[in-house]
Amino acid sequence: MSPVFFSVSPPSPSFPPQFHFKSFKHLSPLKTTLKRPLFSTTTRSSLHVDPLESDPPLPSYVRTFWKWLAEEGVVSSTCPVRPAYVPEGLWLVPRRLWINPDTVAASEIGYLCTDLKPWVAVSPFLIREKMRGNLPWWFYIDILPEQTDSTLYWSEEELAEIKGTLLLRMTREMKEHVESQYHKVKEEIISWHEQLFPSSITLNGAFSHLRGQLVMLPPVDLINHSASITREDNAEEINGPAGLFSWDLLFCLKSTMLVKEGEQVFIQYGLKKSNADLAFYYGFVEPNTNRDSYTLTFNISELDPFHREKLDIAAANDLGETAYLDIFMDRPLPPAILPYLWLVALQETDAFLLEPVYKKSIWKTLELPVSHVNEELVCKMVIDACESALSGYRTTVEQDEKLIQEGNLGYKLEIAVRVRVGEKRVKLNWIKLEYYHERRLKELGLVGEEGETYCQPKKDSIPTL
Ligand SMILES: C[S@@+](CC[C@H](N)C(=O)[O-])C[C@H]1O[C@@H](n2cnc3c(N)ncnc32)[C@H](O)[C@@H]1O
Repeated sequence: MSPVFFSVSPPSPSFPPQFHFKSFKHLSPLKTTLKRPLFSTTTRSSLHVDPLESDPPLPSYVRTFWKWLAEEGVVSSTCPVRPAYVPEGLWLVPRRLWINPDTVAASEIGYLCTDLKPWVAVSPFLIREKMRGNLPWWFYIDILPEQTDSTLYWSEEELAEIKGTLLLRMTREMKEHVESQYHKVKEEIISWHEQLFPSSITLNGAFSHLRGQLVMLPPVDLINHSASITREDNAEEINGPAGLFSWDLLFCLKSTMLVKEGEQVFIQYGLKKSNADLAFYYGFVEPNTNRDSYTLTFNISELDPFHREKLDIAAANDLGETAYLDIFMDRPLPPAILPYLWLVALQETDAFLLEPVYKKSIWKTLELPVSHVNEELVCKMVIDACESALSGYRTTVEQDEKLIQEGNLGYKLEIAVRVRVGEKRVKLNWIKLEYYHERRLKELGLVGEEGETYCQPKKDSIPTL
């Protein structure tokens, strides 16, 4: 099949309807169709149209940004892609335009940022470049919004709507963390607000998954998310021509779906992200319940007589003294969750399993409840943890569902209600599950017909040691 050529056109001024590029205006995923493309495709035949021509006209900073991209060769009239499921390359950004911890380290303030976390270190760099009007990134930094809808920017009144949620805890902890980190570079920073601004942009726009390293890329990190994109392999690093005579590492953005002329190019921001994550990093949520999640925290107590043995087993399975286990609605449980819970709850009667002779097989054994006592303790732990967390919310699931049904909540309140109801649904689901543990015990052969219990599963369900 012959290749189709298309280029990426600049953001449409009418997307979103009142287009303010600086305010990171959203296209709500709560609505089924997204109205106007931010980045769309055009075929070669439509290239005679000036991509910067639009009605109403593009704001001057967007025009300037786009011209800069053209000068840098990032935006060109042709971007060859294959008309296949995965186009070969949609957008190429040479390394000289990436902003990552190496960029910061090589800058004048690099020495100040050595101890900062990568995503925090990029922030003072952006602020400094913006203040000094430094090229080459100034055009890019100039179009970055001063705020997003991330919970990091919510007022106290707005945050009160997520009382009791993990999202509130994440938000507060992140603010405190950023504040303490910035202490070290405060000379470079003017105000707290400005400190927070680029941090959240960094969280927001970075393609941090490449080589596990944070990187901001003008302009590909301005691409919107769509729930209908179910693949995350949207980027890779390749070697290629990065100028007239130069060859360099290029960031290559791919569309994981066939993009037709004029359609908006989307990516998936993260299939594993919960609604709380989406609200925290990007300031939006999705209505589907499989983004409902809650993180259960369990801990091997220091007072546990088998503390050391249990820690060794946890460590051998990449877990620690405390485990944070994300549970999603309508998704399978994380594989480590049950063995970890059963390990935490393991008591004297089953302690023989902790002996060195069972070391190799213990994790496999813990895939099933080891005894009735153990199973009961796990159920109690989970129910107590869920019930106590449920008491921290201001509203019930029913009240929240009614609010969603009635509609007209306003953007941030809708985010708040969806996140808090999601967490509650997950916890209630767990409590329900745990109340059925007797049935599970029977299924696993741990309870006999007369109600008698066995320390190990009967018959073929006995795990091999
Ligand atoms: C990486 S930026 C994308 C560019 C952004 N739309 C803009 O105009 O600058 C991420 C931000 O875009 C918005 N966004 C992206 N995809 C979205 C979606 N599906 N629904 C709502 N907002 C979205 C959110 O405000 C998010 O914080």
